[in-house]
Amino acid sequence: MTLKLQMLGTGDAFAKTYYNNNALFMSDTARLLVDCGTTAPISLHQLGYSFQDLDAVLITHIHADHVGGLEELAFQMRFVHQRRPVLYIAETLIQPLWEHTLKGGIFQQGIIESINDVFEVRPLKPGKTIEVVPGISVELFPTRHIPGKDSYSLYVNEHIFYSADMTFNPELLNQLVDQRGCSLILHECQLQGRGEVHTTLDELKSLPESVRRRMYLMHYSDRMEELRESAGDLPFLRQHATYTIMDDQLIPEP
Ligand SMILES: O=c1ccn([C@@H]2O[C@@H]3COP(=O)(O)O[C@H]3[C@H]2O)c(=O)[nH]1
Ligand SMILES: [Zn+2]
Ligand SMILES: [Zn+2]
Repeated sequence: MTLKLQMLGTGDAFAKTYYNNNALFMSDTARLLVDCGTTAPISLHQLGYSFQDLDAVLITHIHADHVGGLEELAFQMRFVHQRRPVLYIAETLIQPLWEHTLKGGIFQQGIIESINDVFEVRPLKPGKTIEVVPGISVELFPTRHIPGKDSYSLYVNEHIFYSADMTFNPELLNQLVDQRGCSLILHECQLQGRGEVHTTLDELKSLPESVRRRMYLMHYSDRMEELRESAGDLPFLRQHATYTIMDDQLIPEP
């Protein structure tokens, strides 16, 4: 089984050169979208995908760069493609996603009154590995981002750590590499300033070489090109490139 990755975007919340940090994981037979931000619809369109090409969507946390495209996804799937998309989400996020983000736009009395009217919701719990689509399994890890707001990073196919937006957690990264056989780390990265709600480049550079050499950077600012030398040997994921995932390496398609 081959696993591929194509980032719909690799930008931070305010990036304009780069779209929202949303990831398409592709097995031989299925596509999983991780996060569906405001720019996901235009990015999918530019890549030649329709919403109905997705087998499931998984949400890490509730910020617009991660959920802002869900209203269009819900409406297109209902009114154009006539089916409910599968939505994987931590059980603690279901009610806030509907009540605080989606209901204002999607609610229609007597027609769409609950999140279940537009999505086939599949709740996730941390600590349990689930095959979410054929060939792609996910385990949730609660990771700190904004005080009082839940956010969940992912462990994909029992060897890829995919960070949600999160503050620096070296213990988790070291533990995954040393004890869980983690071979690849796709990590959000704040290139400048203090990492109050994100992980800074300097923090990631402080990790041991055994962890650093498995790491690729994502969720970065529009200043990436001018700041890329400061990342040293840490590579940046490129939006829209398709990578084949080979154990601890990403092989870009020509
Ligand atoms: O306490 C806070 C809350 C938010 N923010 C900014 O708002 C953005 C929301 O999306 P994000 O999580 O990708 O990134 C966040 C930051 O850029 C912040 O700097 N400090
Ligand atoms: Zn974000
Ligand atoms: Zn966030």
